[in-house]
Order: sequence, then C-alpha cells, then structure tokens
Amino acid sequence: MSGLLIEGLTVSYGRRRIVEGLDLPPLMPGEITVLAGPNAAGKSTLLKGIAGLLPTRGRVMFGDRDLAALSAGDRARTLGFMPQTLPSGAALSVLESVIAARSASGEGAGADRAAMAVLERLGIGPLALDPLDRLSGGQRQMVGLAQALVRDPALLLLDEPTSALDMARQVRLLTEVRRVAAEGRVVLAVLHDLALAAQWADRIAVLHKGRLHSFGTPAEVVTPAMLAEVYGVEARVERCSRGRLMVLIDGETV
Ligand SMILES: Nc1ncnc2c1ncn2[C@@H]1O[C@H](COP(=O)(O)OP(=O)(O)OP(=O)(O)O)[C@@H](O)[C@H]1O
Repeated sequence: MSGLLIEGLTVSYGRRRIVEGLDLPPLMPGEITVLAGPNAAGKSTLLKGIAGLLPTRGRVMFGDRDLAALSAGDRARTLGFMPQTLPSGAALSVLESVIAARSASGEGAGADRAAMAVLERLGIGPLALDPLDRLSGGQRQMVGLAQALVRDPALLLLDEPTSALDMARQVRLLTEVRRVAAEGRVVLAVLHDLALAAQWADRIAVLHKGRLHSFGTPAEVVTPAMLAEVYGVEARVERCSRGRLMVLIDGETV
C-alpha cells in the first residue's frame, strides 16, 4: 500500500478530543481527496494531527512508514502542509520564505533555484523580492502553496488553499494541485465550496463533529441528505449541461 492510511486516529488539544477514532479508506497517490465539513468539525485539527503538529493516538501510515515515528527532517521531506493562514514571516521576502521552507527538510543545495521555479510555476515569480508582510491575502495564500510544494513532498496537506483567491487564481491553484497529484502524490485538501470540491476532487470525506460522516466520489457524497444532516441546509443537488454538480441552497433546515 503506497497511500495514506488513517486508522483509529484521535487528535486532541490538551484533554479535549476534537477528532475521535477516525478511520479513513486509503488515500491513494494520484488522487485529490477533499476534506469537507462545517466550521469547527475538526478539519484543521485533523490535518495538523497528520502533519505531526498535534499529539495523536491511532495510526497514520504513509506507505510502510509510520508518520508519527519520522524524524522532523524525514517528515519535512515527506509531507508539505499549507496552513489556513501563512505564519508571519517576520522580515522575509517571498523568495527567502520559500527557500527557508525548502531548507527545513535539510535540502539546502539548489534551494534558491527550486524556490524560484515553484514561484514561476504558480505565476507569482514577480513577487519574489516583495516583503511577505506587504502581500494581499490571496498573494499570501499562493506563497503558502509555494512553501508546501518546494520540498517536492509525496503527501500534500492543504488547509482551505483557495479561501482568499479570486476565481481565476482558484483555477490556477487547483490546476497546479491536480498536476502535482497526477505525478503520483497524495493530496488531502480542505475546501468549503462543495461545487468546487465536486469539480476537482476524486473523493470527498465529510467530517462532522470530529467523526467521518461520509466518504466517496462527489456524486456519492454531495446529496441533499448529507447537506441537511451535516450543514442543516435544505438544498438541491443538480447537474449543469456539462455534467458538473451544482448545490442550490433553498434555506436553513429547522
Ligand atoms: N488551539 C486550540 N485549543 C483548543 N481548542 C481548539 C484549538 N484550535 C481549535 N480548537 C477547537 O477545535 C475544534 C475544531 O477546530 P478546527 O479548527 O479543527 O475546525 P475546522 O473544521 O477546521 O473549522 P473551520 O471550517 O471553521 O476552519 C473547535 O471547536 C475549536 O474551537
């Protein structure tokens, strides 16, 4: 098995368990899995647990390796984590911040070339020398993806990567994520927009109150019943002429 396997995973803040006893079907290389669910469902907590940023119980296997047992350097080489908000970069420029992200894995050689290449690929090469703290929200988000991609990780964890992006940049970012997945990486990305998720995801996992509510293809998962149970909305799910799923919200359920 070369994918990501999560079994009986519990992730806590102190004594407060947020994700409890979570089992997921294997997430396979080449596929994008979207993690969806309402606010406070535990999506970011789950990603942080997988990334080794919070204490966990249970098993998180990537191929034959236990992610929790990896050294910090091995973990940095294996996975790229894009947090919901880019941590403050103090006085760093965009390029320096991406070089620093690359160096976290101990791969110093060629870091500047690799960093510049990823910025160009994401269309943000012209921002390379700009200070991080003067970027717009959307620009910061693109830099966050660059930092996650620059180490060329086999596992990519993205927390709401498109939330600050305009429509064109959403497409640009997701096209890049699709390309990266197609090269044989495992991608797990939190998205709130279920229409966008339905368009880009191979599978959707819906988290509800820290537990898995449903998992499957977009057509299997995005249903009026799920939307009512998980989000408390009355909604229709329809297909446009090109076959894409659309979610039409009629109102809140009582
Ligand atoms: N540092 C923290 N300490 C204690 N509890 C926290 C901490 N961060 C988050 N939580 C709690 O964990 C729960 C899940 O939060 P989490 O951020 O994982 O949700 P989410 O599904 O990512 O939500 P959203 O869609 O709003 O980003 C919430 O009840 C939140 O209050």
